[in-house]
Amino acid sequence: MLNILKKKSCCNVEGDTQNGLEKIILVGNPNVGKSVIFNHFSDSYAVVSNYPGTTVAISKGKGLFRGEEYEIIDTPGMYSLQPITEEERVSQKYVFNSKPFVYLHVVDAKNLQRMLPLTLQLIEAKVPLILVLNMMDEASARGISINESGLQKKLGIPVICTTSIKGEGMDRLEEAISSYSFQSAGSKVVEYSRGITYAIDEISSLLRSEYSISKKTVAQLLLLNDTVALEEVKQKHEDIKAINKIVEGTEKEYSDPLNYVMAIERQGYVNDIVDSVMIMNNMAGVNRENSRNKSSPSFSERIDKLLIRPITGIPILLLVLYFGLYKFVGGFAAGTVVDYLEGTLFGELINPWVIETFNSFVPYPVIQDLFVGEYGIFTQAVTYAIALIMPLVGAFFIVFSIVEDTGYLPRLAMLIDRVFKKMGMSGRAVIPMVLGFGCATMATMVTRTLETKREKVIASMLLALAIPCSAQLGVILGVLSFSGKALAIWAIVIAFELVLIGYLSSLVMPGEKPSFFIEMPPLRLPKLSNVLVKTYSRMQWYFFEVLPLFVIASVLIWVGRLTGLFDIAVNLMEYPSQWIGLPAEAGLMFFYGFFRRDFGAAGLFDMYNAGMLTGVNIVVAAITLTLFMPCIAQFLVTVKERGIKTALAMAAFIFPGAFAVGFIVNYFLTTFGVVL
Ligand SMILES: Nc1nc2c(ncn2[C@@H]2O[C@H](COP(=O)(O)OP(=O)(O)OP(=O)(O)O)[C@@H](O)[C@H]2O)c(=O)[nH]1
Ligand SMILES: [Mg+2]
Repeated sequence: MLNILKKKSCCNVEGDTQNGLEKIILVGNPNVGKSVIFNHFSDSYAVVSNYPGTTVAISKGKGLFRGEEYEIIDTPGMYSLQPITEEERVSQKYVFNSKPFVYLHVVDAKNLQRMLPLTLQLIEAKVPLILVLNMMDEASARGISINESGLQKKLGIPVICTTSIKGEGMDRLEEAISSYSFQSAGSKVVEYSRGITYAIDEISSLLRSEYSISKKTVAQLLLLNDTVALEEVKQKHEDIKAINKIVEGTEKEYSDPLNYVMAIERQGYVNDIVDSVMIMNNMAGVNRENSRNKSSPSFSERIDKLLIRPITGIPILLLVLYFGLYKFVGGFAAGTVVDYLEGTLFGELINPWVIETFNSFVPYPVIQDLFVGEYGIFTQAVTYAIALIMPLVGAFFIVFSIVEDTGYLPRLAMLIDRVFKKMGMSGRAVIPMVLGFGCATMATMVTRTLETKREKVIASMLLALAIPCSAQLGVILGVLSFSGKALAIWAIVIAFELVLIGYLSSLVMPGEKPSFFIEMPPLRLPKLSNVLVKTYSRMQWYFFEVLPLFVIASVLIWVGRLTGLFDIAVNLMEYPSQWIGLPAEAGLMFFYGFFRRDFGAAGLFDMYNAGMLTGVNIVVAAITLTLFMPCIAQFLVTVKERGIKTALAMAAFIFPGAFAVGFIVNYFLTTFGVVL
C-alpha cells in the first residue's frame, strides 16, 4: 500500500504518447477489475470502485514484466466492439488505432456467459490476446470452477485465472505476458448464418487499406452501421457506395436487426464453450444465486431489495446521509477538526509566528500584504486550503470511497430511476450526479456514460447548477450545522430547485427518452487499503487543483487592491448581496465564489464565526452560493464536453438564477419572521 501511495495519479489522460515502448492494453466489460490489474502492474494509479463506469478515459503507466519495460494502458469498460455510450467509444477508438504487443481481455469469471462474446469478437479481430478470468474468489464462492486449459484449447489463446485484489494469479499473468508471442490469433471463430457470412466476406474483399484489426471485423462493424468504423473507411477512401449496397441488401434479408441476429448467433457459440469448461461444484449454491423464481432469496438479494424498494430504500438513504455527511463531515470534520486546525493550530500558533517572522525579514508593507496580510497568500489561501477545506474534503472522500466500494451506487440508481425519468434522465445519471458531490469537474466527464445527448446536457447542467462539490458541501455542512432547521431549509431548497429545473429542462429540450440499463455488481465489503489509497489520491489531486487557484485569487485580490479595481468589483457585488438581504461585505464572498464556490463558502464561514451574519443570512448565502457555477475548472470541462455555446448558455442562466432564488428564500424567511 505504501508503494501505491508513491504512484502518480493518472486519471483522465488521453491521447497517444510516443515513448517507443510496446503497449499492453487492458480491455473488457465495466467493473471487472481492469483498473485493479492496471494498478498492480503500472507505476501510475487509476481509481477502482464497485460500479460500472469508474474509468471513463484512457489511463497510461509504465510497468516492468520480467525485467522488460512496457507501456500499460487502462481503458473504460465496454460491452462489445460495437459501442453504445461515449466511454465505450473511447475504448473502441483506442482498439481501432493501436497496435499493442498484447491485449488483456479481463472478464468476471462468474459471468463468463455474458463476457465471452467480446472475447470472440476480439479473436475475430485477429488481435494479440490473453484472456484473464478475474474474480475467481467470487466464482469459487458460488461453486463455479473453470477448466482453464480446456478453455485455452477451445479459444486458441492463453487463459489465466486471477483474483486480482488479492494478487492471486498475477505472477502467472506476468509470465504469460512476457512469454507471449503472436503466432496466430485465437482459433475460435463464430460461423454466422449464410446471409451475414456472405455480406462480411463481400465487404471485407472491398476493403483495400490496412487496418489494425481484421478486415472481417471492420466488415462486421460496417454491417452494423458503426460510426467509428464508417469514419475510418471513409478516411481511407474505400468504396462506401458498394459497401452500403451490401449492408442494405443484408438488412432486408433478415426480419430482425442485424446486431441482434449476430449477438444471438455469437451467444450460441459462447454457451457451447461455457457448458464444456465451467464446472459447478455446488449446484445448490449456484442455483440460489442464479435463478430468479425461487422460494428463498439469498442474503445479498434480500439486502438488494431493501436498498431498492422506496419504502426501505429511502430511509436507508437518509441514514447514510445523516451519519456519513451530517455527523461525520458536518459534525466531526467541520466542527472538531476544523476548529482545532483553523482556530488553534493556524489561528493561534502558526499564522502569528509566520506573520511575525515574515514581517521582520521583509519590512515592505506592500509585500507583507501579499503574503501575510488579511487576504494574503499564506494567511488566507494556504490557511483556507489546509486548515478549512482539506479536513472537510478528506472526511467527505472517506465516506464517499466507502460508499463507492460497497456497490451501493447502482442500487441508488435503481431507487431513484423513477424521479430521474421525470427529469429527462435515467437512473444511470445517478452516478455522475452523486460523483458531483465529490467533484463536479470529474462528474461532468462521467456524463459520458449516459446514453442520449439530451440526458448528458441535462446532467451537466444540473451538476453545474445545484450539486455542491465536496469542499463546498463540507463548508456548508459545517456552517449550517448550528441548526438542523437551517440545514433542512438549505437541503429542501436545493433539492426542489434540482427537481424543478430538471423537470423544466426535460420539457423544453427535445430528444429521445433514455432507457435504463445498469449492471448490478455484487455488494462487497469495502477494502480499507482501497478506501485509504483512493482518499489519498483524490485529496492529492484536489489539493493540487485548489491551492494554485486560491493563490491566484489572493494575488489577484492584492493586485486589485493596489489598483483600486478590487473596490470597484466588490462594490458591484454589494448590490446583489444586499438584494438578498446580506451585509455589503458579503459581496466579497460571492466575488470569491466566481473562482471557486468553496473559496466563497470558506469566507462566509469566517464571517459567520465573526458574528457578522444572522442565521437567515447564512442560509440564504449558502443557497445562493450552492447554485453558483462550481469553479473555473468545471466550466472548462463543460466547454470541452458540451461545447462553448451550451456552457455559456448555462452560465448565463445560472448566475442570475442563483441570486433570484436567494432573493425568494430571503423574502419568505424574513416575511414569516423565521429565526434560525
Ligand atoms: N472479489 C473480487 N473483487 C474484485 C477483484 N478484482 C476487482 N475487484 C473489485 O471489483 C470492483 C471493480 O474493480 P475496477 O478495477 O474498478 O473495475 P474496472 O474494470 O476498472 O471498472 P470500470 O473502470 O468501471 O470499467 C472493485 O470494487 C474491485 O475492488 C477480484 O479479483 N475479486
Ligand atoms: Mg476502471
